Parts: sequence; structure tokens; C-alpha cells
Amino acid sequence: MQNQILVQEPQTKSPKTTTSATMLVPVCNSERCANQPVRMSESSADPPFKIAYKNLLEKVGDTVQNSMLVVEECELPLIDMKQLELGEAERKACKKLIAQASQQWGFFQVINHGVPVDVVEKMRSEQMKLLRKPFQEKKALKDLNLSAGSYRWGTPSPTCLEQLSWSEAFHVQLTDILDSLAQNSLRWSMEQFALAVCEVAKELAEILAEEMGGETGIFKERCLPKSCYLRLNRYPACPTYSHIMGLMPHTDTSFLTLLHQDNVGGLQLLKDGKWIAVKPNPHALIINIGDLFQAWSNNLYKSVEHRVVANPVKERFSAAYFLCPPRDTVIQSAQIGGAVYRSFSFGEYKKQIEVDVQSIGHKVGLQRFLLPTQ
Ligand SMILES: O=C(O)CCC(=O)C(=O)O
Ligand SMILES: [Fe+2]
Repeated sequence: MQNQILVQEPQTKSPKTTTSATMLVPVCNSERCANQPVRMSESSADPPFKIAYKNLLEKVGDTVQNSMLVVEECELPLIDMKQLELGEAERKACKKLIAQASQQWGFFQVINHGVPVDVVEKMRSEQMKLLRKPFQEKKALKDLNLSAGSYRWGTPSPTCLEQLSWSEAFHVQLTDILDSLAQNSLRWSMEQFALAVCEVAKELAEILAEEMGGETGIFKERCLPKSCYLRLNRYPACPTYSHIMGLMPHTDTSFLTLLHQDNVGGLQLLKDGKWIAVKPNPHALIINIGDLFQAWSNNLYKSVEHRVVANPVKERFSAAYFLCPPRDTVIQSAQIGGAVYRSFSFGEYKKQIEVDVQSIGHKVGLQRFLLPTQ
């Protein structure tokens, strides 16, 4: 098969751009006093969602979108990675299951993945400490030495309820922590988590490449932790409005995403046109196919839309690891049956998303790279 990741795109020096999702907070709030700057509690951890979304929330009231009404709960296909260490027959069967789930669901969960429990727990406790800091401190990235734009909250310009995101995150480029000499327990635990999860990610990506008959070895070689991202999500409880999105529907800009969530629940994915709620399993890692794998596999593996629904009483935490190549890596679709997408570099893909988010308010994604049909 002729699919490959080419790497000879010329280096163009572009200014370091960031897609900060930080919103301008309106300075007046009619519930208080018109034209007065809003004074948020200095110590509140929650971003000012109510203020930022005020107009939209007032306009739609507490209407419920149909898509939020009945959502069935399911268990994702479960893969026991121990099978990969047993005999040839077990290994083969396990690889088949991984490929099947990636084609039919775009999602699966793995147990016995080899990421030590204490590494997960330490990272989670540091994540909770970080994200429960006062909003103003998080916004100022105080003492964190992370790139501008790493702290994100909400949706920049939502036009409908479905586009609201009642959540905040540190979206960390791993070069930021792996290159840093400054060490503290937050960085140390993020690093340990990222390095352990990266191994699982690369192993799964290689299996998927092998199962589609593609070139193998490239993920191990090219998707090093430094080109990957770690996103620490916090979803504050949302008691005031029912049926609010914690994270708006999206697909991931990665080859693969590995997610560890707590046991609150709220993650949903689109399957056969219906939203399905994922039953949480804190011992498992959730894996989903990202846009780059969908393009590289020429639509064999599915980058599926997913979202998170806010919980009215409980806050929720999750950590997502995005397996990504360096920006100059060119993704060329497998040729079988004719390539569906034109070749593009990862940098070009990210840039297009930034442009779309700024100009039309949301990511368009792979559709922008479709080749004309004959
Ligand atoms: O928190 C979750 O369950 C999903 C997070 C997610 O989809 C993301 O960070 O891209
Ligand atoms: Fe996602």
C-alpha cells in the first residue's frame, strides 16, 4: 500500500501562533449595575461562564435541544492489552478487535495498558490542585512557565446552545514541559503521565497501521512526546442550566487520543447518527481515532464526533493525550480505491483550523481537504 508520511516539507518560519480560546469578558452585567466592571470573586476557580454566555442563555432560556434528550448509555468495545503479550493467536485476535473498533466506532477502551496506577493518581491530584486555583491565577499562567494560550476556557463565540462549552483546560504542548529546566511536582507528574501514555499510544498506532497494510515504524520514529499535547480538562458543575455542554461536539486534531476520565461520566459520541453516553471506567484508558488517522487511512478508521455534557452537581476531570507528529509531517491518504483527501502537512491542518475558528467560529476539519470526486 502506498500510504506514507512524508517529511520533506520546506521549513517556513511562521510566527508562533496560538489559538487561545480565552474570551473577552463583557464588562457590564445588568443583574448588577449597568456599565460597571464586573468584579468576580478573587478566589473563584470557575471561569465567568454566566457572564460570557449571558446573551445567548437569555435568548434561548432553558430550552432543551432534541439531541440532548434521550441518550443511551453503552460500554465501549473493551480491549485487554494483556492479550498482546500472549501467544500469536491471541495477539492476532486482539489486533483485529482494535482495528474493528476503530472502523466501526472510532472509539474503544483498553485495560492492562501498562500505565502505572500511581502515575495516573499523582497526575490527577496535581491536575485537581492546578485547576481549582483561582481563575485569575490560571489565566495569568502564574508560576507555570507555559506558552501563551495554554489556558483555555469556554467557547469564543458560540451562536447556539450546542456550541457552549462549560469547561476549562490547560492545553499543554509537551515541549513546554519536557524542555523546561524548572521542575516542580506538577511538571514532573505531567511528564511521567505523558511518557507512559505515549508508549501505549504508539503501540496502538503501530497496530492500526499494520492492520490497514500501511507502513509501520513511523509512529515510533516520529510521534515523539515533544510533538504531542496533553490537555487537562475541568468541567465545573453547572446547577443553573440543564442540558448544557461541558465540551461542544468536535473531532480531535491528532492521530490518536488517549483519555483518562474520572467516574462522573458525561462523555458522549456519535454512532450511526445517534448520541451515545460512554459508561465511565476509571481503570481503562479511552482511545479515539483523530482526524490525521482518518485521513491517512483514507476513511478506514473513523474520527468520530464526541462531546461532554455538563453535570448539574459534580465537577469532572479528564486528561487527554494527543498523539501528533511534528508540524512538517505530510499526511498522504492511502491510495486504495483512490485517495479521498489531498496531501497536507500537520502544520497546514492546524493553521486551517485556527483560520476557521477565527472567521466562522468553529473547526471545519477534514472536509476542507477533500479531493473533488471524479
Ligand atoms: O473529557 C472528555 O471526556 C473528553 C475530552 C475531549 O474530547 C478532548 O479534550 O478533546
Ligand atoms: Fe476530544
